[in-house]
Amino acid sequence: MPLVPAPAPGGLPLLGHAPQMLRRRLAFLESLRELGPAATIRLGRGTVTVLNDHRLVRDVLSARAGDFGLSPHFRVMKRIIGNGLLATDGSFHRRQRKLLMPALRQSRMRAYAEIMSDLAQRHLDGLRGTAQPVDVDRILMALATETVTRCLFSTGVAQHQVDRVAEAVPVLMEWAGSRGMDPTGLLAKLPTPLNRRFRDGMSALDTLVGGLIAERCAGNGRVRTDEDREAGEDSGVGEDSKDRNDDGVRDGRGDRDEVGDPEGRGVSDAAAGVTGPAGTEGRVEQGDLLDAMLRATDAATGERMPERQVHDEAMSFLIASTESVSRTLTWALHLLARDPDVRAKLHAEVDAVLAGRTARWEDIPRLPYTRHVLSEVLRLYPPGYLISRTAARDTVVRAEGAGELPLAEGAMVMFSYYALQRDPRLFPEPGAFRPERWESGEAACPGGAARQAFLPFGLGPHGCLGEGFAWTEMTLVLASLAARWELRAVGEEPPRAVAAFSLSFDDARMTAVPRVPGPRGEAPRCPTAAPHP
Ligand code: HEM
Repeated sequence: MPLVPAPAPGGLPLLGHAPQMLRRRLAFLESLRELGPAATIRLGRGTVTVLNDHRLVRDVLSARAGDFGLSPHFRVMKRIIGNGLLATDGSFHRRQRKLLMPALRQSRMRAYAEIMSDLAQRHLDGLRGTAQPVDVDRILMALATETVTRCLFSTGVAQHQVDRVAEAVPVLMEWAGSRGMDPTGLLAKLPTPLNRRFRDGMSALDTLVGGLIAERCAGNGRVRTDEDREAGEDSGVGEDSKDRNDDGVRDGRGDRDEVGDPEGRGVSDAAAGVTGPAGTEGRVEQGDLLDAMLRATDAATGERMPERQVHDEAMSFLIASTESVSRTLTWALHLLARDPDVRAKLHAEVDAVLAGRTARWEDIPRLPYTRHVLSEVLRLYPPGYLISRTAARDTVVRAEGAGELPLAEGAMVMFSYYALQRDPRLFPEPGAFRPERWESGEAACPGGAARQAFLPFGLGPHGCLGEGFAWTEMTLVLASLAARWELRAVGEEPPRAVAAFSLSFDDARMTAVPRVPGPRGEAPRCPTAAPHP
């Protein structure tokens, strides 16, 4: 049955629905659900089809993924991550993704988990003595940034370098959030304070990441190609504008979709599992993400990633893994602070398993409720709440029960995981924080419609590559936090959701109260019975 998208009401001449998208984006996206499985909105002169039905979204992301390319919104990302995974498409993207997958496969997760637990312990110790309200998101962002930096570069990275990454990443995210929503592209070119901070942050990060990669390559005897040498020289310059054109794409690198393997052939086994002192080339291996990337070999061609590409992928990981994780955890703390029943259940679980200590890799299977809490947070506040794609050719998006939606080449589609995951037809009391829905009922059933509509990590060829990493990190941090600290809300009202690059909030301040371990290793308890707001 053909599906005719309903035009959204309230568009202004010239601007269309841009004011709604700028001022009350989340409520507006939710309101479009009332218009049926698909609706159209106008943004300036362009029309965008918004998909409100998860079955159509799944079709775009998986079965028909080949008919779509990334949307123009991703162009700003190119300024930051060049040709990194998040900003590429087609056969080049497929090849890169295959090369990168071993770096994040489950068998490597135990080693990353050790780093995660050690850092969680150190950063959460920083909550001691903070009787005054603290910005928990700042603390969790610093933790997430140091975690991915040390998983990427392990021991090779000094604390002052970690600090530099932690300073730069939030600026780049702020810049991408603001400039990504500017349809004219003009804002990025003006001499504004944010653009200046962006340029400085970009330059510092480019130099640091380039330097660490070049150092590692030199240290492990990697034979450098001409392209590597060129990239190494670039990275030392520290002027991001120098090697990128106006679109933010590095000059002289052409259409990367032509490079690589259209069939997406395999990655050699050598790319998997990296540890041990010395490889066949006399290299000293660190067993970190960087080593895995440098070792990844295309089985068909025997080629490895050029150093510049390794740089771009490292930038992709830094950008993709920081705000997403820290914001999910911050939302979790705010939701927990306002729900004594859920908090008590979480405390009971972590007290039984951890008895006040930091969570480790082995504990994860014994923390199912912690995972349900995180699932529910990701349902309510998915960090990547808005995704778009552009039709690369004429196509028909279809799903049983939703209809067939013809789209012409160049048409832009958009969908919001925030709106999809709050659909009352799939999630009863959609605004309520109920981790129990993941224990039994519709959301707990893998084949059920609610589970199918739960897509915080996306799906298909561009689905999140770091999902396992993110679950491991978030479970370890939330359980460790809950075992030792109780975070209390400062104000009466919960934070207001702010639709930035990822789903943010207006005020993340909380106070931290230590939970005191009882005698003889008894489970910790709260020292005071103060009522929670
Ligand atoms: C709560 C945490 C996270 C969430 C909710 C999340 C969500 C997502 C989503 C929705 C996408 C797909 C975007 C699209 O369809 O256009 C994505 C892509 C990606 N994510 Fe994550 N992510 C998280 C954490 C991480 C972490 C920790 C890493 C790395 C260690 C990571 C690495 C990536 C990469 C490399 C991609 C691009 C994949 C591709 O285009 O092939 N993410 N993520």
